[in-house]
Amino acid sequence: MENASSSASSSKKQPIVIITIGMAGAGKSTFVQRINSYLHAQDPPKPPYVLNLDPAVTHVPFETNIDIRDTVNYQEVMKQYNLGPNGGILTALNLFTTKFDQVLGLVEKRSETVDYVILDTPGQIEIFTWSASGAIITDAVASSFPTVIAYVIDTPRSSSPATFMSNMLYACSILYKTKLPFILVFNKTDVQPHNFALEWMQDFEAFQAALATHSGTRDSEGEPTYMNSLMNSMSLVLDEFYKHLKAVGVSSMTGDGIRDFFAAVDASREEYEKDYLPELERARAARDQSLQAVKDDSLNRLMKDLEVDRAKNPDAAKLDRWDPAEEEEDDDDDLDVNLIDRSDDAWPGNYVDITRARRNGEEDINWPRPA
Ligand SMILES: Nc1nc2c(ncn2[C@@H]2O[C@H](COP(=O)(O)OP(=O)(O)OP(=O)(O)O)[C@@H](O)[C@H]2O)c(=O)[nH]1
Repeated sequence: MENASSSASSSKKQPIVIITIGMAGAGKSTFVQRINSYLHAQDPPKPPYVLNLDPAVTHVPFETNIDIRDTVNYQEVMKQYNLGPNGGILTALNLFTTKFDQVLGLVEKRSETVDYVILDTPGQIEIFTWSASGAIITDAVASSFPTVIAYVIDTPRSSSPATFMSNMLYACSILYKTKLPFILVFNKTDVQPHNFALEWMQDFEAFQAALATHSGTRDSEGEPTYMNSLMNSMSLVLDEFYKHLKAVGVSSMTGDGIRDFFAAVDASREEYEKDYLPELERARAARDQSLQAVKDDSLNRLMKDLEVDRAKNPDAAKLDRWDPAEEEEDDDDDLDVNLIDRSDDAWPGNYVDITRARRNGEEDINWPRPA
């Protein structure tokens, strides 16, 4: 991933990567389909590069360039490792992550021609947000390209203060974990406009007033319940968090608000370059420095040990020579996990908005046991 990672700081044209995350049913896939078709409908069209990272999805309502299901058969993984659905999804994602440097290579090749790269993540949000693979993929992408998180929220289901609060706390945890530019996407505004959410975010007294009038927030003696007090305090904490976010309301069904979403994405590119990139470069330089120090130290110790060894066994030292012929041997022990870039299938510009059936062609793959 070295090549790709060093490119984030270079001045050549780079697409911005949109990582879509959201609770199951929030409308991620419909949202990705909508932003995909919005970009196709631009004049001139701006087809994005689309990656599906959900191995268990039965169909995706958009054409993908790279689909994890082409690489890993999640049902086969479940069978071979005797796993349940969540373990199967996680293991499939782990296997795919081992090849993610190749994915980045493919995206890099498209840098000049593509403006947006879209990642659709597994429906079980925690599989991506709290797994090592999710973190590796996010870090690898973010250190290679300007990246933004689009956190898709089911607005009608967040209209009670308690569900709104828990959704915001989850968003907060992802923001602090990734530290990436973050857009709250209030989806399904055709069913419920998101004004209440904006009001609650801008004015915590409005949130507290809503909380006070909501049923179940007072006990039998009319005193605020523990949950009520907790949410009251949390709303003050979250006030700081809201300052770091952009919030847009969209309807993935009607297309309403998608233009605002892209305005927020474009603004996030600046934020990435101003805030995230310098921090990333600082962290990278510090890591390289400490790695180099460790390497130098180990090398010094090794050389000292060798000198002592050679002094003790001069005959053995004569045999201990590097043989360049050994270099010729193929030491490629990579897993047999192949990526398919579907960019040349019905692409570019030939956008087909269809529901694709699941592919099941990899039944014979013999998956190695994960470490
Ligand atoms: N009314 C309305 N319904 C929507 C909208 N976006 C998505 N939906 C519906 O919400 C449901 C869930 O949408 P999906 O796109 O499958 O949600 P998802 O987050 O990808 O779901 P998972 O695959 O479980 O992760 C579907 O029935 C969609 O038709 C919207 O903007 N308005």
